[in-house]
Order: sequence, then C-alpha cells, then structure tokens
Amino acid sequence: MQRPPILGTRGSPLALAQARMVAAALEQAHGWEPGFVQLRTVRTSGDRIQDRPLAEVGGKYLWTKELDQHLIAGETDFSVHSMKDVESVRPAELHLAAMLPRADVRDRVVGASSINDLSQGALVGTSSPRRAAQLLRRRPDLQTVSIRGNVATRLGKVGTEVDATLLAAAGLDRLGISEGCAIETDFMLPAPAQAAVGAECRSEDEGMRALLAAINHLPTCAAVHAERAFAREVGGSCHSPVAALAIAGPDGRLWLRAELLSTDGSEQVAGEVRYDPDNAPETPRQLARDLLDRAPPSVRALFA
Ligand SMILES: NCc1[nH]cc(CCC(=O)O)c1CC(=O)O
Repeated sequence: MQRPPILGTRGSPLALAQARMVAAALEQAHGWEPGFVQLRTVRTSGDRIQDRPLAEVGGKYLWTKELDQHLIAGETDFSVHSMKDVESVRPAELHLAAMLPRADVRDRVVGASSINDLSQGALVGTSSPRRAAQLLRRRPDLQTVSIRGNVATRLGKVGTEVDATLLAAAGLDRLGISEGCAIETDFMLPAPAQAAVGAECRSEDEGMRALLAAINHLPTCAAVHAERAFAREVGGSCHSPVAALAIAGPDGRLWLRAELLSTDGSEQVAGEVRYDPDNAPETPRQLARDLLDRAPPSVRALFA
C-alpha cells in the first residue's frame, strides 16, 4: 500500500469536521482503513486575525494562504476547503480535484423563527456583506453589526451582544447544531459555493488527482464551477454583496440564479438562466456581464 496522503486543513471545528468527511470518503473509495489519511492542521491568517472584518485586511485569500503554501511546498498532499471561502482565482500550481455532494445551501436565522419575525429595529450580527444587504433589503428597520469568530463563538453572542445572527445551514449541520430556522433561497440567495466542500491538490500530482477524482460529485462540481465563474466575472471584493446558486437537473442542465446588491440593500439587480454547461460554459460570465450592465450605480461601484 502507498504511504498515507497528508490532508491540510484549518483547525476550526467546522474545518476539521469537513476534513474528516473528505478523509472518510477517500478511505472508503480506495479501501483504506479508517484513519489512513493523515490530517495536518494549518493555522491561516484568517484564523489568526480575529479583531477586524477580514474584508478590511485582505479578503478570502487569507483563509487559504498558508494551506496553499504548505501544499505547493509538498508538505501536504491536498487541502480541504469550504469552497465559499476559496478565492475565485487560484494559483496555477493548484487544481480543484474533488467536491463532496453539496449540503443544505440555505442560510439559517438564529434568534428568531424567520426574518419577518425579528422585532422592529433588532440588532443582527453578521460580517457578511451579502447577508447584511439581503437582510436590510427585506427589513430596512434592522441594524447589523459585524461579528467574527467561529460558528460557536457567533452563536454565543445571540441573546447577549446581538438579537440574532445568520449562519450557513451546512456548517451548522456539519457541527451537529440544529439551532436556527432555514431561510428559503428565493428569500435569501446563498453565497457562491456555499455548502460545498472541495479538495485541492498540486496540478502536476497525477496520483493525487486520480485518488481525489474518485470522490468527486459531478453535479456539485458543475454547479460550484458555474457560481465561481460568475463570481470571478463580476469581480468585487469581500465588501461586495453577491449571491449565486446553481442547481443541476437530472439531465445535467444548470439553473443559475444570481444577485448583486448595494451595501444597504436598497438597490439590487438579479437574474437567472438555464443552460447546458457542456455546450454553453460561458453562460455564467454572460449572466455576470448582464447584471453589471443592468446594475444601478450604487451596486456597480462595488464590483469590477
Ligand atoms: N465564512 C465562514 C464559513 N465558510 C463556510 C461556512 C459554512 C459552510 C459552508 O458554506 O460550506 C462558514 C460559516 C457560515 O457562513 O455560517
């Protein structure tokens, strides 16, 4: 048997839960005993910087920077990421080789039974510009405040520092937390790549690519690639409120919905498209350009 592959992951409880899911899927697919894949935790800049919103410090790259460095240097064989936190442009040395089947894509509100149910003027903690803008669009009376920290930290602030918070259902579920009420996607469209866990290896590592290909879930892969292509084309930063969700039908066609908002949610542009990703792979980029063309100035200014 070959030597155990080394999996690089962040050390947060959610990152570790996701890393174990990928390790278990690989072990099962290749007939390795449970625990064969070695986990190596890597502290990223994103983990280190807890006092400021990441958007102010340098954005998503901070969640993968050190993982990328270890992987490129050959200290690990692959990295596992929340695809939502992975920059839409990746180093050429790295290859996204697998995605697990996507989990619940919705956000959940914790601290109220729905957005409409939040009391007048309630204070909602979120550091996501998308969630803040979508929330304010529906409920301009609400206040939002940036909160950071891992899922447990944020939950701990509900009822004390804030009245409510919004979190991804996928993350809560993976941590075994049943708290919160799901918000339907036509009310709050999720972030590009939300609820998808991906594995990335060195582009030239054919062996690792083949091992990971065995656990790649094609419908999730197609949907997440479409959302990431959309996100790349609209540009913007971590300050830019952007939502995108693609759903793969049984025939492989994708239904891609997307939304751009102004920071306070007062203005918005949205669109959707159904297409065959094999025949028209440029469609997400076209949708992005269409939304940018139609975007009001306050929205456009936040993007490319
Ligand atoms: N930005 C942090 C982050 N990255 C991925 C998830 C949730 C899991 C996922 O979307 O796959 C979370 C927490 C959250 O948004 O509630």
